Amino acid sequence: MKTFEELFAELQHRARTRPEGSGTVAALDAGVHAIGKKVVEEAAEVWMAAEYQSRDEAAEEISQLLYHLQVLMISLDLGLDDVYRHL
Ligand SMILES: N=c1c2ncn([C@@H]3O[C@H](COP(=O)(O)OP(=O)(O)OP(=O)(O)O)[C@@H](O)[C@H]3O)c2ncn1[C@@H]1O[C@H](COP(=O)(O)O)[C@@H](O)[C@H]1O
Repeated sequence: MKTFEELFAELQHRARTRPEGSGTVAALDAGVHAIGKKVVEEAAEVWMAAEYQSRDEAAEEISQLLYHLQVLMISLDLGLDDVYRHL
């Protein structure tokens, strides 16, 4: 189990070191358009899970949406504080 901040730090490290086989590196290489499509797809899956599936399935879809949002942030060179200051 990891926190939002720990996952973000891990993804930033992946982006810097570009390990072989990393899905994050592949997503970053695919670019903002492809990452944005994943964000929308995962958001729709969150909505469907929230309406029609279990709480646990909804939680899993939410975790995937958070992951793809973090990948998008990294692709835009946004840090956590850039987002947190709007909360
Ligand atoms: N938390 C996640 C995470 N959540 C979601 N995903 C990706 O998002 C996809 C969402 O799953 P879906 O069920 O929607 O699958 P899908 O539509 O069949 O997915 P694809 O066809 O797009 O692969 C997964 O297949 C993963 O590619 C994640 N990929 C990685 N992480 C974590 O990110 C870190 C770095 O991962 P790597 O860069 O792959 O090493 C590790 O700690 C991972 O656990």
